[in-house]
Amino acid sequence: MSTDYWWQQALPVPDMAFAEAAGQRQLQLTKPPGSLGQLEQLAAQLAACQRRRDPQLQRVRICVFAGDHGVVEEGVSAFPQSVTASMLANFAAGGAAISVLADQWGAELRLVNLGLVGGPCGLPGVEDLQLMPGTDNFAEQPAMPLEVCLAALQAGREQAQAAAAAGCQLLIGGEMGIGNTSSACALASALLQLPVAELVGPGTGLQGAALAHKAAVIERALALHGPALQGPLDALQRLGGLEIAALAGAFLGAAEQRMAVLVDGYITTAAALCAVRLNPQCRPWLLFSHRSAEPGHVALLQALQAQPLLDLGMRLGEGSGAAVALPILRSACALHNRMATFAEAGVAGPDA
Ligand SMILES: Cc1cc2ncn([C@H]3O[C@H](COP(=O)(O)O)[C@@H](O)[C@H]3O)c2cc1C
Ligand SMILES: O=C(O)c1cccnc1
Repeated sequence: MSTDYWWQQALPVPDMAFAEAAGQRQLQLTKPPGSLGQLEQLAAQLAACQRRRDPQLQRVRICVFAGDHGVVEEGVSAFPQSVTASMLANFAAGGAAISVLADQWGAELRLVNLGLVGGPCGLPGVEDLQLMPGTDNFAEQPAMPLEVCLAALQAGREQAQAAAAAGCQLLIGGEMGIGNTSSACALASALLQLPVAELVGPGTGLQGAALAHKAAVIERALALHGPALQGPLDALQRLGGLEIAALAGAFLGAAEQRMAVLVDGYITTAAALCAVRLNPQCRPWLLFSHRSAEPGHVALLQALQAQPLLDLGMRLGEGSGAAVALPILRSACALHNRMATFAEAGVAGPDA
């Protein structure tokens, strides 16, 4: 018996007539045609998503989803599990990279606890959903029950709905969860059918034998779940994280709300792949900010045919790479909307 899930409905399509018109306008602006490079296509893509001639990015919301990972008991991270909860407090207090960047660029920061081992965080400014006390160890059993996976997807969707209702023009998804590069790697390996060895990376800083151990744990998990991995929902439930499922739900929810998304690094791109596999129609709503130094990110970006804007060697997560790329998108919009045309400025256009 098949169940209908909310993300299986037809999703809106960006209005390409606006992209076409934006391309025409770019040809009239006082610059050689094409000289703003990718900024021209970015403005056109945002115009198509927003269905307006002058795409706007004044209101940008960054939703950071946090969750603990049971697989941490296998020794797959260079940092202790307690860092998930204490970083969430740091986000709320304003001291984390994403807090600084959100403040710097005037983006709204929303923090959501999907499930910490220590229970609800009780912090002001954090939505304390606490769906379960962190995932179970996916090297031993499914990461989460199906109902919890569905609740996490729905929680992400509701964040996108709230952002759209508030008039936000762009959604950035971030994550915090010690151990989540292992989950991202397992998802990438399962969904792309690529060997773990090609995708696994240091995360917070594992090297040498510790990194080889991390790869072995992920391989053991894939061998355990292999026969049951029939599709992206199985993969999310068995190998994913609470925050990764919420991100996938947020990306699908953003498409549902006609809101563009700026995807961050390795973990959020793994979530984006899950979202695209759950409904490929969400793909046109996704923009990609940067290439993470985590080695497996390249394969994920290739699979999504994504061309990230930046390559700064960043490997932090939290939404930080997307926040750093935000001013590029804003520059694209400002130039598109405010430059003079050849006619307006009395500048001679290109020779016919
Ligand atoms: C202090 C600190 C702040 C972070 N902010 C994001 N991450 C990043 O590192 C974690 C994933 O790496 P792994 O799989 O190796 O645990 C995630 O929480 C991710 O967001 C952080 C990690 C640390 C230690
Ligand atoms: O690229 C990322 O998102 C990333 C990489 C390493 C650790 N945490 C996040």
